[in-house]
Amino acid sequence: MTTVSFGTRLASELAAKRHLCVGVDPHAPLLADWGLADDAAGAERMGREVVAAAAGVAACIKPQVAFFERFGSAGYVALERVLADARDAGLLVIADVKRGDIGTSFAAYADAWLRPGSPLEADAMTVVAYQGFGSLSGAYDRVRHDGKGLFVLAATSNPEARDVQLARRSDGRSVAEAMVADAVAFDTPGDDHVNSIGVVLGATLNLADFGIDITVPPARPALPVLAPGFGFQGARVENAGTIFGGLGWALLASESRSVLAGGPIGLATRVRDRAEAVATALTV
Ligand SMILES: O=c1ccn([C@@H]2O[C@H](COP(=O)(O)O)[C@@H](O)[C@H]2O)c(=O)[nH]1
Repeated sequence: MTTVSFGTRLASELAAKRHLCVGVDPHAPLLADWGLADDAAGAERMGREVVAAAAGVAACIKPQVAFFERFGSAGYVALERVLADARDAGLLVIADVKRGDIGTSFAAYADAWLRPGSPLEADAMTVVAYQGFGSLSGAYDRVRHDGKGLFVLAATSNPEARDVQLARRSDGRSVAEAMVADAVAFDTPGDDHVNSIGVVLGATLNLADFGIDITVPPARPALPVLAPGFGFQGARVENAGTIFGGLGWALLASESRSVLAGGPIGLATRVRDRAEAVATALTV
C-alpha cells in the first residue's frame, strides 16, 4: 500500500480552508470550569469533547501532552483514547510533546509518537532541534515512509525564548531563521504542495526580527507553520494574514485556552467561529 505523506494530507485540509488547530490543554482551572475533576478521566472527557467539536471543522487537534502526563499511566491511557477518537473522526493530530535528543534516543521518541500502530500514534509531533537539526534524523523514516510530520520549534511565542532564538550562528543567520531554512530544505517524496516538516512560529512575534521573510510568495511545497499564540496569549486569528503574510498559505492557527474556556456548552460554536475567522483572514 502506498503511504500518503503528511504534507499531502495536510494539503487536503488547507485546500478545504481548514486552518484551525484546536489545542487540548486540560489545565486544572479549565477542568473546574467544565465541571470535571482534575484527573485522567476529566482530561479524557475534555479531549473527547474537543474531538467531537473539531471534527470536520478544524484541520487538527494539538493535545498538549504535559497535561496528560501529569496523571502518569492513567493520563497516557486517557490520551490514547482521545487519539483513537481523533483518528476515527478523520482529524489530524499534532502531539505537542516537544521532544529532542540524539540518534537512537530520538528515534525511540518517534517510535512512540509516530509509528503506525503505536498506542500513542499521532500524525505529527513537535520537536526541539537544540542538539542540531540533524539530531532529528531518527524520525526521517517515519516522515518519508510512514506519512508522518514534524514541527520544529523555530521562533516560539514566549518572550523569554528570544535570547536563544535570536542568537546569531557562525553563518550570520539567527537560530530561528536557520531552523526554518533546514525545514524548507527537507525533501519528502510525494510532498507536492505542502512539506511534511514544518516549523513552530509564534503568532505573538514580529517574524522579521528573526530574519524570517514573510513577504515572499509561498514556495511549493509550502512550509507548514504551526502557530500558537492566538487567543489567550494575545494574537487574534482575524490578523493571521497580516502576521504571517506569504507563510499563511500553510498556516495552522492554534488556540487552546481561549476556545476551551467556558466549558462544553458552546464549544462547537466557539470552534466554528474561530475556524471561520482564520479562514477568512487567510483568504482576503
Ligand atoms: O511557541 C509555543 C509553542 C507551543 N506552545 C503551546 O501551545 C499551547 C498554547 O496554548 P494557549 O492556551 O492557546 O495559549 C500550549 O500548549 C503551549 O505549550 C506555545 O504556546 N508557544
